[in-house]
Amino acid sequence: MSTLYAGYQDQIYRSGTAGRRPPFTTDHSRLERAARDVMAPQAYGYIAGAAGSEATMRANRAAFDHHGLVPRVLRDVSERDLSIELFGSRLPTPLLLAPVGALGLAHPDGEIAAARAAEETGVPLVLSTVSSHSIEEVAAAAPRARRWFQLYWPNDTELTLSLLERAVANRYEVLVVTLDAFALAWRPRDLDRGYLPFHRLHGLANYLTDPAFRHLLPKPAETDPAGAVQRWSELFNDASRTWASIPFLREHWHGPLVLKGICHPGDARAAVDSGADAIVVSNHGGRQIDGGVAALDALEAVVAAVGDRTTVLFDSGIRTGADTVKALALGARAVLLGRPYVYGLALGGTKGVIHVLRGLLAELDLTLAMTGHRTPAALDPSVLVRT
Ligand SMILES: Cc1cc2nc3c(=O)[nH]c(=O)nc-3n(C[C@H](O)[C@H](O)[C@H](O)COP(=O)(O)O)c2cc1C
Ligand SMILES: O=C(O)C(=O)c1ccccc1
Repeated sequence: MSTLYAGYQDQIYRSGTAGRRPPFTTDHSRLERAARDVMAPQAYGYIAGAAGSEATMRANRAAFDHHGLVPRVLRDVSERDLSIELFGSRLPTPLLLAPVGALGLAHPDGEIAAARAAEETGVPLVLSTVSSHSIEEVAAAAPRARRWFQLYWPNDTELTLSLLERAVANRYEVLVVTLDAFALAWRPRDLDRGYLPFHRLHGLANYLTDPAFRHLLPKPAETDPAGAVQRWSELFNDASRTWASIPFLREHWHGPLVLKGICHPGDARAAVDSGADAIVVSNHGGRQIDGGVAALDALEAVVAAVGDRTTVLFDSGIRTGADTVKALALGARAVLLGRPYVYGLALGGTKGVIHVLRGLLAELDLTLAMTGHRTPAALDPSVLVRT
């Protein structure tokens, strides 16, 4: 078996024979522990932590364990193609880098390092609104990376339009509007440290460089950083919005529009009716509601409701290639990788992210083959047994 993606395995074994180990661990739980050991405790707590007792985050993982993949044999899977069709173009793999705020907490190069890994692998980066490096800096550092922009929709029209203009001007192809974080959740790991990165000016690059935001400040951010943080927290989001608000974005964004953070079939129907081109089934990695439904379980209900009317993407709990196969089999077109790439970033910058992506894609390629498939599109729920 030799396709591009499974080739990473072969490369690791060949290097091993020559006396070299892989640059970082290939196991996701060891990766998390290794990252913890190199990160500041408050940064690790913010990234690894979740809402409340963190039951939702655990449920996300448990749901993958409750779905078993059934191996198939003798089906000629010698030639495989991981590419998928999305919004009329092809992506090399069914994987994206999820929007994660303040990547500067994990590595000084933050989103720039992640974008360079995106450039190297062809895996699109979804840049968070609350990034450590600005829309422009990321585009300039990785001009050939496929870039999407994630919007936390501010409660100010000028600022919203300015962010959208900047995303267009810097060739971000797709807009992902995150709907499930209109309130900051109860997160004990951060609360116990009194630590929110944004209050320490991490993750505000897009605001501090934005003319509309600066116009809304009583004093320049340089002389009054606390005032800038205060204004940011007032403008950050708007809990009064409804489905009737979405057409505004549809009107002002001319590319594909994706709504992220949907778990209820009724919300999925509303998203399709509002004009979205795709949705992301996600519970924000368990960071918003405690005691919540596992995202993978929500995926099944959402696909049943709207799978024939829209494109469904998925995140929350993806750690391995096998997890990815399960989500694709349940109807996701592609998955967004969250915490694991941030751990790779913490350990080795661009190289660390590339390692995590190549490892996951190699295992995805192998799992696809061993379940008897040559392409992601060939997967369906019959590959799974609920255990
Ligand atoms: C540290 C951290 C910051 C995040 N920041 C954002 C963000 O700025 N915008 C957003 O839409 N989602 C954000 N998310 C959620 C991710 O996009 C994604 O939904 C989540 O990480 C998936 O869960 P997983 O990492 O456990 O797989 C963040 C997640 C983490 C872990
Ligand atoms: O931490 C998060 O998950 C997140 O997306 C966020 C972003 C800005 C403010 C608060 C939370």
